[in-house]
Amino acid sequence: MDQEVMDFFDFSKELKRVPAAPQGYISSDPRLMATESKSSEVPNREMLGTDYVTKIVAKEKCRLNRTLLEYQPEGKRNRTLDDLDTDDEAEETEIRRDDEYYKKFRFNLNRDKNLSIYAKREEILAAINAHPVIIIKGETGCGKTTQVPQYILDEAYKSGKYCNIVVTQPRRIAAISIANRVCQEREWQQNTVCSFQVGLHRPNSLEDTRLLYCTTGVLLNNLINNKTLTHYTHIVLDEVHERDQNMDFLLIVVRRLLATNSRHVKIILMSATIDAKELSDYFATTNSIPPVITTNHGRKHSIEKFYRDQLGSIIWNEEDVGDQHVPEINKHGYRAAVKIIVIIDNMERKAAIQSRLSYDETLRYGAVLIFLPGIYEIDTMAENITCMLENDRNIKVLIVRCFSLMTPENQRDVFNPPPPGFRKIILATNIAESSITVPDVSYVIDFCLTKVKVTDTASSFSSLRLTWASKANCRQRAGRVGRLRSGRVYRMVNKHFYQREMAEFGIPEMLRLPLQNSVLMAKVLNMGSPMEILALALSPPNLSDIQNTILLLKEVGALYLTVDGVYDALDGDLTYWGTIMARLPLDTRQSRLIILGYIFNMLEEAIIIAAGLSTNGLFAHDGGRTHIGDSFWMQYIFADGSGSDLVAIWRVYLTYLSLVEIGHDQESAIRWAKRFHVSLRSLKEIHLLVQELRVRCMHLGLIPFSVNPSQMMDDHDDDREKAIMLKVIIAGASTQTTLRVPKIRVLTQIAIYTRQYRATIPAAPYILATLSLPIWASCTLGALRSYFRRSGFRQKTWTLPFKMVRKRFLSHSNRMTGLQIHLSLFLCRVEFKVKCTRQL
Ligand SMILES: Nc1ncnc2c1ncn2[C@@H]1O[C@H](COP(=O)(O)OP(=O)(O)OP(=O)(O)O)[C@@H](O)[C@H]1O
Repeated sequence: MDQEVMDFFDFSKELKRVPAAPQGYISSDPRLMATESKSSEVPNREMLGTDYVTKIVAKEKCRLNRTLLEYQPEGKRNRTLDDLDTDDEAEETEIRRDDEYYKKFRFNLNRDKNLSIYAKREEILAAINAHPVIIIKGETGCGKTTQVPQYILDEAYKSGKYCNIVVTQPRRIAAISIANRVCQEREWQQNTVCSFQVGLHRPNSLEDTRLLYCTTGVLLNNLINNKTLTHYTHIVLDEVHERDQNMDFLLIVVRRLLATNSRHVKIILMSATIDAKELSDYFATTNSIPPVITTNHGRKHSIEKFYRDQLGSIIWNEEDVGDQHVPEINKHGYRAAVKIIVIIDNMERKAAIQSRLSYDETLRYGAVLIFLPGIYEIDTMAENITCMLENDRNIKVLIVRCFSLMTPENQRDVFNPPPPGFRKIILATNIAESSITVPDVSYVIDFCLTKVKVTDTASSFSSLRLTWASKANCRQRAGRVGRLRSGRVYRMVNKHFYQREMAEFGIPEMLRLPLQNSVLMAKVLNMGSPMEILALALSPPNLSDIQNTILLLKEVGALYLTVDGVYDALDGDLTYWGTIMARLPLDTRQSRLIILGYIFNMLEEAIIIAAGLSTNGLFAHDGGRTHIGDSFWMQYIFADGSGSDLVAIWRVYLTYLSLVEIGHDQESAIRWAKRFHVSLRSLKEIHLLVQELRVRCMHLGLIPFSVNPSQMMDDHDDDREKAIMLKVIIAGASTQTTLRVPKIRVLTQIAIYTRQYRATIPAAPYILATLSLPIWASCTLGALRSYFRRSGFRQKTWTLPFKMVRKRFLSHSNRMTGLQIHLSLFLCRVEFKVKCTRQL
């Protein structure tokens, strides 16, 4: 049997088919298929809302009530039968002393009394002592992140008690810079008492660490793997308003573990912009309502805010403004930002003369932080600044970029002072929005935009979309000034628009993105079915979304169809693939492509394609100037006869890489991109993601070959290599493939009509359907139908047997395991290849 399996994956050997009766999986031979379902109607899936939540939440509250009822702030409890599942470690933390440790390091107890949080120090410590969960809502810069953990640590030091605090930050740059700041303030050597851990960068040892700053994802992984909070005495969730899926899932895990084996761990939730009541209700029990401590005493340093309509005609002409409701930055917007920099500079020169300071001295604290939605906008802003100020001999600027896909080392450049005589201009995405203090920043220019991940309901692929930021985002951005001195904030929208039209808070990610990663995390957590876990979220998703996600995860092989051998529509056991998918920051189908890439020794190619699929609009349409057909034609050329848009992504990226390696300047890169209608912005994003994925794969034990781009291209000129690559693509990203088979050429036209090259996605299921092969991707049919509708295609052109296809999938899927799906899926590919080779 083993040898048969090996032969199956050996492409040099002929695949022998042994006709046999189907044994629970889909055979690729239509004659051997199990009988079709009798029902003539395709079952419609009901739209299910959040009714399922009530019962589960009530049960959880009971559990939390029962656990925390016996909670006593100090001293010991009487043990009851319920304590049998309590982790012994939890009991130990109460009495554990750490006297020897405290002798090793210097503990200076003088905290900064000027920070407004200091006035609340005693109240905070008392509340932590008395309650399992507390909430701190304090204005930006009041000292929450740097001071509160120190207050806790100092208190433990005074009593000699063991203390181990973890503080989460939504982003790496914040975790690193705050840990460094605390070390500097306390004169501790880095990575001793205080340390940080972000993504793939972690200190060698955390033995001496009692205050750890880490990203939300790091703590979440840690808790999911250990299934207890008791490694820590205090868990501080900072910037809890940032409702990405990691944060919402972390809240679920923390509450769940608090109610089971970790009742003595203290939870502290902090932010400047939270709905404190919502959080307080979330953690409330009959006995204890988490207290909310607010520190709104007025700022020590003022922040002046200006809006577009207050900036005057020197900066904005009425006719330049464009449609104010469209979230975009037009060329006048970029220019206006440069004009503001010039005005700031003139203003500071005058102030320097009046205060008899030198201009250079004012520059030391005159950095400008500009918030932009993405890398492309950052580059365009940089070009505008360079271009407009190049002939201005008075202003010299140092441009520093800061976005998430940069390495943490490069991100730290934002904290370096500029050379004498230069004004630092930081161009940042929202990664610089919360938590960080850049000491020399006195001005913020905020375009009030952000990029959010959204899902295309037709193709169910996620991409980033430009949209207005929420007011909470903008308040955080404004909070980057006024920390060490007064500051100014320029919002590039009209005041009325800001106040009346912009949303107070962003929509939590759990309600707008596919739940694949959350469901996978729930499976790894292994404390109930995904439905039971996700019902406990602050904003629970619809049951239909959970159900669809589980179906998709089964389809891609992340979950088995069964739980302990019994079929369950709302659950499935985790497969090995699922555990890998849970650890890659990608859509599960792209993760699958990477796994298959590894199996077939094409990891590098798979990584590039997966990164390309995660980025929107590689084959760019520059606002209508490019004829849509030209762009499509280029894509077709890059596909190099394969007919696959994913091969096109891969080849474009390699060409771009070879240009970068040759050392082409920006100008010629732009010319090249224009000529071939590709987006440089997307290529840059792909490039950074590729690097990140390589590192992650390496950590997962998936090691790519290191080859240079031209070598890779040469390798794939070999027809056999090409065919293998295509098969991996088809099997990996199944629904994302276009193949030039005569019957589906019409799909190519759809791609042009709908202006989306990914509109060609659903080709694979159609091919299989027309070849009378089984279909596994039932959920793509809706997407296909929707494309037909949107493209206005005349129905009579199509004879697509939707019902047959769907029925076939439904009638077989219940009886298949994940592995069987994959094997049958692969068999489809083999047969399919035989039929289509001539066209490839
Ligand atoms: N790197 C630094 N250099 C100089 N001062 C700093 C630095 N980091 C923090 N501070 C000072 O400490 C204060 C408190 O910073 P902290 O990050 O604790 O505030 P916060 O309340 O958490 O703010 P936010 O809500 O924006 O996260 C800042 O206002 C600033 O005065």
